Amino acid sequence: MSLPVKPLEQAIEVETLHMTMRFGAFTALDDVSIRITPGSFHALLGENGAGKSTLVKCMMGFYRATSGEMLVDRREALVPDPRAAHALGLGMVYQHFTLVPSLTAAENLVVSRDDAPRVIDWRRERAALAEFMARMPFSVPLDQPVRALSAGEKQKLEILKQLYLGRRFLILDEPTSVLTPDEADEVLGHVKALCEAGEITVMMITHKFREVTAYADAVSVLRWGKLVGSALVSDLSHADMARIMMGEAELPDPAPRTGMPGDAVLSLKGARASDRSGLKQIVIDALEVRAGEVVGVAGISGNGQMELMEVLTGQRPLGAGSIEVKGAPYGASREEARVKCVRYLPEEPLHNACAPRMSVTENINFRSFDLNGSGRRFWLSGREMRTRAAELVAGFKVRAASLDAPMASLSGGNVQRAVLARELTGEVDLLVISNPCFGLDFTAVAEIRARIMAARNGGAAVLLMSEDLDEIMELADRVLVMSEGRIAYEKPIADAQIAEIGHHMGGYSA
Ligand SMILES: Nc1ncnc2c1ncn2[C@@H]1O[C@H](COP(=O)(O)OP(=O)(O)OP(=O)(O)O)[C@@H](O)[C@H]1O
Repeated sequence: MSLPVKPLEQAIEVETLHMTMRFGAFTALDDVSIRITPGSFHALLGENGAGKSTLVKCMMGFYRATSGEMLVDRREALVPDPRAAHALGLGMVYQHFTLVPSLTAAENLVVSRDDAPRVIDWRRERAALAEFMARMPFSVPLDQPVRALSAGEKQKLEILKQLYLGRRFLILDEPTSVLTPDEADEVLGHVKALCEAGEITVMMITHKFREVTAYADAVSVLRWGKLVGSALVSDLSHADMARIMMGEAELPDPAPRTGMPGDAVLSLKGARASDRSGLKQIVIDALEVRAGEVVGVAGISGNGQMELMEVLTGQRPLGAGSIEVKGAPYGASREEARVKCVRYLPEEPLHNACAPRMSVTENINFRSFDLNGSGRRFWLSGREMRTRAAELVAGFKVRAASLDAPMASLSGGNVQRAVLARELTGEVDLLVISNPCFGLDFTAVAEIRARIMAARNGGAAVLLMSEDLDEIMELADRVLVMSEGRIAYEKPIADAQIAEIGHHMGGYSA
């Protein structure tokens, strides 16, 4: 039986009781009981694969929990599907946007309603929207196509959409991943104010301790599918949170930067390519990455980084100009990448660097299943592939139900680890990587950054595209900013200022 939706301005309480989710013999969620009181801002922490997404998918009716139940305002709530969760007032906001880019904000709101009429009376809807917006503590431009909004405005619109749909318990799944720090603070500040006003209750999945301390009241921590701690945020330091998440495990020390850059490994000259819309050009007059050097490319996503990555991986043709690797023209075929020891980690690795339905073993062996060490072709046996996969899975701490599990069943962070295990193993002369730590927990971030630094110290040339300025400041020898398809700024890291980089990222180079 579904409960009636609460009227506006009333946050709801949600509680899970002994929630357990098994996938075959694997227990992803083990007897988890968490109460999120009305109007509170609850953070959910846990390492990659700890079970955070599984928990919220059970709460939202995407999965049917193997056992356990959920209470909404202390009454048993059945959620056989997401519609039932919505009817109870539960909604979800993701790290990636779910809005239709070509529609305006107003159109997005109206069409998202289950009861949206086939013929919309825009005069009536507009009046109702104006009344709704007047009651909201923040607004977004309603009449522009969503594609013209900044990432921060889009995320505010996602939250407004949930409120407009009458949702009073919001699950935020890493909601600030694609926002700048300022945008993240603005969005979370509004969310907190709504909680304090008693309008919504929030559960936020995050890997950022700073956000937990700044915005959440309470925190729950999952490890290996179990709830290992729930506490008030005011009682915990960042070190306490890390300890609860990791148990006894130790963080690796940051790898020191050693050695000086050598000869150019990658060089782009006069490169021109069309962007995804086909309307604008990517223009890179000169870009060089030398052996033993990390060149960081900062920029807000959508400013040509993805196209640059596609040019370097051979997925986007050059209209003019040249790419050279180790002094010879480079066309980025699989064979050339192998011979020249070029490795990639593209954006969204599950779709761009994996076969999602194939197993972890197969995906980890993609590069090497038909080669031996000397480059001659021969086929690795099934057993050799498994042994190799098992070693890499252990070395990079990939958490999967088994080596035979399809890649798509891994948590986001574990897909990232598995692809990095494949790409960072063996001889690497040029590494082209995009947001390598996106969605990774802090232990994995430390490990992966140490591995990137080790590859650099070992003589690899690294082109690091990242939206995380801290990452660039930590790893890069030189920083560039891409803005509107061009390199708008370039400095050795020692002379670079975060504020100045941020300024150029925003496109204010004049
Ligand atoms: N459909 C599925 N089939 C098999 N195993 C699954 C499935 N969904 C999740 N798992 C496994 O359950 C575990 C928990 O995954 P989950 O996505 O909940 O982790 P998470 O805490 O959200 O991690 P991340 O921070 O990386 O997003 C993982 O080991 C994952 O491989």
